[in-house]
Amino acid sequence: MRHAYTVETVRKAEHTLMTRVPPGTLMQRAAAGLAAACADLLGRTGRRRGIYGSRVVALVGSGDNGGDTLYATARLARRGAGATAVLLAPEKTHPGGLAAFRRAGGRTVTPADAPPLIARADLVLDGIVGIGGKGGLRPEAAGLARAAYEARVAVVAVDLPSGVDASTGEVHGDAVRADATITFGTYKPCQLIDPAAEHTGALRLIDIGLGPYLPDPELEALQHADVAALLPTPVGESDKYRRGVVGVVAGSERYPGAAVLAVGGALRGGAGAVRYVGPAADAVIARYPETLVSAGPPSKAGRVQAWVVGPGLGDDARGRQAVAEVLASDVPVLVDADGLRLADRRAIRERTAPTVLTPHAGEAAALLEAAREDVETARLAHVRRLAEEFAATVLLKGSTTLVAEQGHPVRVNPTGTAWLSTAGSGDVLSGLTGSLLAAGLTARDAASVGAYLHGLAGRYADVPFGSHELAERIPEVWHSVHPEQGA
Ligand SMILES: NC(=O)C1=CN([C@@H]2O[C@H](COP(=O)(O)OP(=O)(O)OC[C@H]3O[C@@H](n4cnc5c(N)ncnc54)[C@H](O)[C@@H]3O)[C@@H](O)[C@H]2O)[C@@H](O)CC1
Ligand SMILES: [K+]
Repeated sequence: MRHAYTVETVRKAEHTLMTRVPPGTLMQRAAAGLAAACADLLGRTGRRRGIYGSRVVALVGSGDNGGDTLYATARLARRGAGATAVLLAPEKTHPGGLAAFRRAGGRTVTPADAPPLIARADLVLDGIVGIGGKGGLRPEAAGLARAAYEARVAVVAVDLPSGVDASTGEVHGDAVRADATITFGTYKPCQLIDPAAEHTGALRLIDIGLGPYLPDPELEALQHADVAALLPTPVGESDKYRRGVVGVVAGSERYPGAAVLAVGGALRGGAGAVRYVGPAADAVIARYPETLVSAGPPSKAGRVQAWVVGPGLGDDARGRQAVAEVLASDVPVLVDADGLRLADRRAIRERTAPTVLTPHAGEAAALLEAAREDVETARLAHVRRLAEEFAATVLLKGSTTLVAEQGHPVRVNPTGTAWLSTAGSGDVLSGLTGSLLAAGLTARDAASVGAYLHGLAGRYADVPFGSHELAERIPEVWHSVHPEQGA
């Protein structure tokens, strides 16, 4: 599991740790880790394949982030790198870092003299601001960041790409685009949540001893091992009801395909059987003959351990009635797509069994009466608000998928690809997640495991793919996560 913390929490933990170690220890730990990571990178990608004779340019701001950067660049200079520091706030530069840098033979230049040096560099270190940054880059720093980007020089962000909002993942103004980010002590939300995460590049954590002083995480990201431990596994005594039956209420005369895609996802999610309810039974059976079908209504369809309702349902009275019936049941329910529009807000809030809502940004905006753009730029705040207002588990789809439930850290999905933004992809996700719910995972686990597998399926599929291929990739993905199972 990867954990991330907001600036406020990081500062508190650092404060406690600092009282227990000699002054300057943390900065030296950070600088040593940063220098080692840069050395690695220069060895692998630098034009000279090593530190000796390489050209390193450090962009240095006024705070401790600049201090880390100067100490690390001094270490590289001592190992033979030609080191230049661009001082963005010369009077406020970290004095100890600057002295160490000079002792190591580094030279300093003004921002005006920097662009040609940046263009010829093997590596640029972004030490403009770290967790103390407020707002986007100032124009001078933005110009230097742009020069590095345009010259395609490798950029390593120190702690985080300068200009992004560390605690929320929002980006207000210009920000550095890094090829790699070396962060200290713990991950920060900006490294995991778009739009800031897009600026982060490859991410590496340097342990500075903060772990014991950090509380429960504010944000977390499942990794393979976490997902493997959550995947449902049939045992000797299993039958279809013990493995879970998932009911899928989806599709309409107009959109039969949504039913097929949702059922396809559901069949691959580990439940023992899939019950389809709705007018697209012929299309579903033609593709997946193992499906148990009925025309409806859901309340007469037979026993299920979880419902999925909404994909391609359309807008009519029959759809609305189906959503109401499903919400009135006492099993976990996942509401997606048209279901989100048809559902009665109070009916969702008053449910006692778990409810999972899976909106994309547009649907989330409609549910919150907000603008879509606001949801996209402040995903964390909006997913939390949805979870609170609807008293539900909310999976907000998009460039980074988030799963929020009150009283728990928000989960951010680390898998996925922009190719998943294709018609029908969400239908597969809702079937898959509903199946995991029926198999007995908690709402939060089902949503985060569903998003994880779906994201990996998108990465495994040959691009460009159609959404029906995602379900077919799940066994392979399952196997990669849990090598004793799947494929
Ligand atoms: N606090 C600690 O215990 C440790 C801190 N470390 C480093 O220290 C950093 C935090 O240092 P600071 O608290 O000094 O803060 P920063 O170095 O992140 O930046 C604060 C300074 O930048 C200025 N600033 C803010 N926004 C700006 C903007 N948009 N453009 C230009 N200047 C801006 C502020 O006026 C302030 O002078 C961490 O990110 C990390 O790199 C590490 O050395 C590890 C230990
Ligand atoms: K930085």
